[in-house]
Amino acid sequence: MTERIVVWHRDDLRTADNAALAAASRDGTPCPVFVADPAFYDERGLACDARIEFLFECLADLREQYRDLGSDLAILHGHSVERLRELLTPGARGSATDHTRLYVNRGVPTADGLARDETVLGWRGTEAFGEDGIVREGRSRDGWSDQCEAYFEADRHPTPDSLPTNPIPSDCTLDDLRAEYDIESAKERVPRGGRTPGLRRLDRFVDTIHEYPSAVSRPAKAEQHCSRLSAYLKFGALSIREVYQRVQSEAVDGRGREMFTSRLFWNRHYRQKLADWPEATERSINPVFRSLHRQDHDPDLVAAWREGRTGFPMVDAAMRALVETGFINFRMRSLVATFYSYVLREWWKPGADFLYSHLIDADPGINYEQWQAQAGLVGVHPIRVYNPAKQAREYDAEGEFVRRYVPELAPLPDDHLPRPEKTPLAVQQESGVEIGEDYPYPVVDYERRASEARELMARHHDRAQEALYSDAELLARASLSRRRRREASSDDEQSRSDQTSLGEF
Ligand SMILES: Cc1cc2nc3c(=O)[nH]c(=O)nc-3n(C[C@H](O)[C@H](O)[C@H](O)COP(=O)(O)OP(=O)(O)OC[C@H]3O[C@@H](n4cnc5c(N)ncnc54)[C@H](O)[C@@H]3O)c2cc1C
Repeated sequence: MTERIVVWHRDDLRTADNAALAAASRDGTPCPVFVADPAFYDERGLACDARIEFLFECLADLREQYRDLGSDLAILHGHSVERLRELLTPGARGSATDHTRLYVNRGVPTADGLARDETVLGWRGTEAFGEDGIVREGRSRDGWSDQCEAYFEADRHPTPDSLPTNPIPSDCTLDDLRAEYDIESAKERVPRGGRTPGLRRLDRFVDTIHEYPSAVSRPAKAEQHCSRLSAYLKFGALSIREVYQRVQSEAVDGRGREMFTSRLFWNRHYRQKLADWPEATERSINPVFRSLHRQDHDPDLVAAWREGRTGFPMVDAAMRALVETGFINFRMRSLVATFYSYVLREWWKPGADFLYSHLIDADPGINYEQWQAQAGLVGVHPIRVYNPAKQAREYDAEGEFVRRYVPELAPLPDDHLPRPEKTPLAVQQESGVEIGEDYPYPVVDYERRASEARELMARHHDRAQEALYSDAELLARASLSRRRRREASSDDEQSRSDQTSLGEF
């Protein structure tokens, strides 16, 4: 009998292009497991019910993938380290004495996850696979983009044709977990999780990629015409390499393909940053900004931001869309992050946590590193305080997004949607919208606060640079794994300015 190898799935919820599974089926009998660890479901996980439901759908789909191959996915409940130790300990509860090895794809854990992984990876018999475009060896990141590109271009891992049965039984069902943690998604229009819906979405996107450049920045269009693959990539229902290869080989050559490909590199870039410094979810990258606005907390302003009643329609629409659907596009994420940090003058961390908790695609590397970049906490990015009225005029000129999520403003003429507080009384009466009654006046003076924020950040600039350039490790943490320029499209506004300038204000 061949050796039984536990394959521990985490955020690699697929049988295709899966390094750990491919190796286990080469070396022995793969015994796939997923451990539902309470840390993900309680407050530590910062996961909304809709994201948990998306995960469950991915698990149900993965189970079907295994059943089609003749095996099954065992779902276990409990602390990951304990449950895995039991499986590998002869005679322990639930173990079959002949599980001697464990194969796992490394992923990019947060600091907490890293402690867990270090325990498991330290066991004799654990083998970890890190083939995902993330560089884990050495400290230099020179040539990073070439290594990432080599991963994207390399052959995918083979999917096994068939598998023996899995001797490890599940000890809970997804319904048990729903009941145990009281999971009830309240969000609307959340895409269905799993590889099958992910592949359908990829098929559709490949056919419509020409529409991507005009949709990516427009929040109302992005919901439909961006790829919306982020959550599938986050949970690994699709491998980023298969997405890259499908798009390179099947999508029409042009600006849409170039822009999209850049973003797949950005995905790796931000995950790389977290792999290099897992503390980035907790602390500002540049120590000069560690306490910025920590004492300035105003609970009323934060409540207005969270609930979408700041009096800035584009911010409010974005926050309500986030809470209602678990998705907003890149530009709206940047808008709400810079508004929170620069304009409301709040300490970044609770804001980034709030975004993280509501996003279906919440990825610790991308979310926290992006927030830090947007809020100027790294010390290398230009300061960009997104102007909500300008965003509305340029990216929602007909008010589709604002009217969808802030319906109390719907009757106002388009011209007044960016700054409803300036609507003449006669127009308010005619449209039946009373500002101050039906919709709030702005909670702060944007122009004054934006200009004060720029002054504040300018005052910190020299110290921030000094901190970076006097500490090689810090500089490495803040520096950017740039992609070669030839890849960037000349009119892709985000690629053009490379990663040092993510977004216009
Ligand atoms: C403050 C902030 C927080 C963010 N948090 C997350 C997060 O938790 N998870 C997440 O996946 N993305 C995050 N992003 C990046 C980006 O907004 C989303 O990836 C994108 O909106 C997802 O939609 P899509 O799949 O249709 O993307 P598309 O535009 O179709 O892009 C394709 C893929 O490229 C990657 N990508 C796109 N834009 C970026 C970017 N700016 N940085 C890194 N990767 C990118 C994603 O994997 C995405 O699925 C964040 C951005 C900001 C400013």
